[in-house]
Amino acid sequence: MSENCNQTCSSCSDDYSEKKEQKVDFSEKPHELSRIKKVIGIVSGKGGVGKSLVTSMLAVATRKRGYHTAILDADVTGPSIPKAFGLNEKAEVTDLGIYPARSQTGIDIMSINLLLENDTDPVVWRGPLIAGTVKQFWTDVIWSDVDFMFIDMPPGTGDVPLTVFQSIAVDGIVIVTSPQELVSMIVSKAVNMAKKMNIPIIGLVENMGYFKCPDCDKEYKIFGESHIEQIAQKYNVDVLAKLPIDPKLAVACDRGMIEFYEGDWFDNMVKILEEDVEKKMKIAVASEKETVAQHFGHCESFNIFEVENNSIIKEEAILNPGHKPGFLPNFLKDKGVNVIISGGMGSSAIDIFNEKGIQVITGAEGSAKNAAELYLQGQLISTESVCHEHQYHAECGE
Ligand SMILES: Nc1ncnc2c1ncn2[C@@H]1O[C@H](COP(=O)(O)OP(=O)(O)OP(=O)(O)O)[C@@H](O)[C@H]1O
Repeated sequence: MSENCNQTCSSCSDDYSEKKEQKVDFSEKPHELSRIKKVIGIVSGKGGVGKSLVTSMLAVATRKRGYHTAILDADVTGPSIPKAFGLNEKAEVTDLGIYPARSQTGIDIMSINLLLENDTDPVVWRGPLIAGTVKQFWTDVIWSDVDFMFIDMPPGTGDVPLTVFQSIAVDGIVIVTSPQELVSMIVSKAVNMAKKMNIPIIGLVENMGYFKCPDCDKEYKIFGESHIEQIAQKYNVDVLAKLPIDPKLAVACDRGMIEFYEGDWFDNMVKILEEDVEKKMKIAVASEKETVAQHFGHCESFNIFEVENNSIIKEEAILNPGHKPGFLPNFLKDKGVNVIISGGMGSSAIDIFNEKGIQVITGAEGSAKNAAELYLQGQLISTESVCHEHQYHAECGE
């Protein structure tokens, strides 16, 4: 070592064996208001194998287990997530940051299509601009209280997915393949990329492996025999799910109804993902004698349900402290509430809850506890009902 050594190896021209390998940290911090517990990247060797479909279905399957889930659509040149969820409104851009759009069952979604004026405009950008956009989806979007974020990665194992993996702290990847691909080569590339980036591989999903005849139940291997098990063995990874070709799936995507498609292929996989995510939340129901109140600000009390691992472990009723402008959303936020359920609610209260990252479900009725349980089962869909009645407008809207 030179006697003039100042330990700055990167700018030193001397060639010493002790010279330290420089590790450059490209990782970006999420927005300061974001809270994200687990990030899963969905990758594929090439486009069109069903990566976006698998991303969507994973978000839906985890949402059905009561988690707050999100999708970051990093497939900037071929964004198909908003269409699969039937999202028409744009993401809200504020001085604080960008708020993702929310699907009908409460999945937060960010995609380039939610920012473009016309979602049929082609995105003909080069790699660095694409990677920069994805980074902004991580750094500038406010992802509130997300248990699972699924990233629909750009297809392939090239420069763009690599930059995305360097910038975003991904906890694991899922590799999607279909039998007609050069599966072994593609899986080996994805495995090598994950190893280089030091990201655990959660496993493989085989899509379009077979078609089941609806008349005779016989299975046809449209794209030839599957070799997924041998490949999984070779690379020492698990096969997490095998999806058939199902025309109903394609129709559900085309009609924006993917979150209402019934399929259980991902149930086991969700259990694997759940293992180290501690799931605690609080649901508040605006109520009138244990029944969902129809006017949020005017309700008698809030039934607060504390949830752990999708089960209610504690409940209490708090009297409504009164309705001053903007007071109740702050009051419930201070109580640690993540979800508010009501019959109706004024638009300004909805906006404040949304800004605070609290999910609003309106249009509920019947027993307050039943509403909370339906929410946990993923069966309580918000009607987005807004109070306009003159009598209650002030109370519900403030
Ligand atoms: N198992 C399936 N059964 C029926 N249709 C499917 C299935 N998987 C995918 N599809 C359909 O195939 C098309 C391509 O799927 P998808 O967009 O998920 O692929 P992708 O790998 O994300 O493609 P890209 O990388 O180009 O975005 C979609 O129209 C989707 O609805």
